[in-house]
Amino acid sequence: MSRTRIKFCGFTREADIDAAVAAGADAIGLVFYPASKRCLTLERAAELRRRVPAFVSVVALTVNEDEGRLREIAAAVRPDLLQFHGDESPEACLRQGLPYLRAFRVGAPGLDTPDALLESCLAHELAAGWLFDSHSTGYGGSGRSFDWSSLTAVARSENARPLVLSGGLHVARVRQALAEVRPYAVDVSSGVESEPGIKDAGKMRQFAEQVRRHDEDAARETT
Ligand SMILES: O=C(O)c1ccccc1N[C@@H]1O[C@H](COP(=O)(O)O)[C@@H](O)[C@H]1O
Repeated sequence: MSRTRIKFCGFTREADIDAAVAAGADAIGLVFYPASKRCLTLERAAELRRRVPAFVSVVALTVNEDEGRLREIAAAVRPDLLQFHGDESPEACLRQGLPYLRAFRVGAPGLDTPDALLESCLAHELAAGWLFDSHSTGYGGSGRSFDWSSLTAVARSENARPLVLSGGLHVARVRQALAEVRPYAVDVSSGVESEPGIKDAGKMRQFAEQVRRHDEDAARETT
């Protein structure tokens, strides 16, 4: 059975990491974007990182950071993956020598037609995954969704990297999103929170249950 991977993003508390892992998270996202209410200092991020057990990935999310700051984050936190959520070039994403997710804000200028979106994605052929978020003021974590049909051409590309769906996902919607898009992974922040940076253990558990139900439905379809 193919398993949809789950990334929960924007942690600020150890107890929430424990709850995410218990719910079945594959990845824990730590935010380093100063304008975000979920932004961590290096010291706090290093503490939270230590809480993450083996075989669960740590993802460091940044927005248009300079090279020096990226080096500091990599050294302090030792993330398994970087998540570039700004306007970074493929060269800038590769410079740290770490596997990375490239986020695309669907509908943003230059990403507002299926062809333009696909072209931008293909420039990141070396990314470990292509992540799709909505276009909103600020760079992300807005809780807003987008028209998933915009991803049809990207998903069909023979050169597509693993597709990570994000943007306004929550318990009541995630199964429909999975049925329509069939991504490799989902990423959610606002939809499993009680307030920015404060995760809700029940919402994370229910979200993961919905993802597993989708996986079971998909497995039944193929037998
Ligand atoms: O989480 C943040 O604060 C954040 C800040 C800046 C860029 C991205 C951010 N989070 C990412 O945004 C998407 C969508 O989140 P949501 O579920 O709609 O709240 C997701 O990929 C987060 O990793």
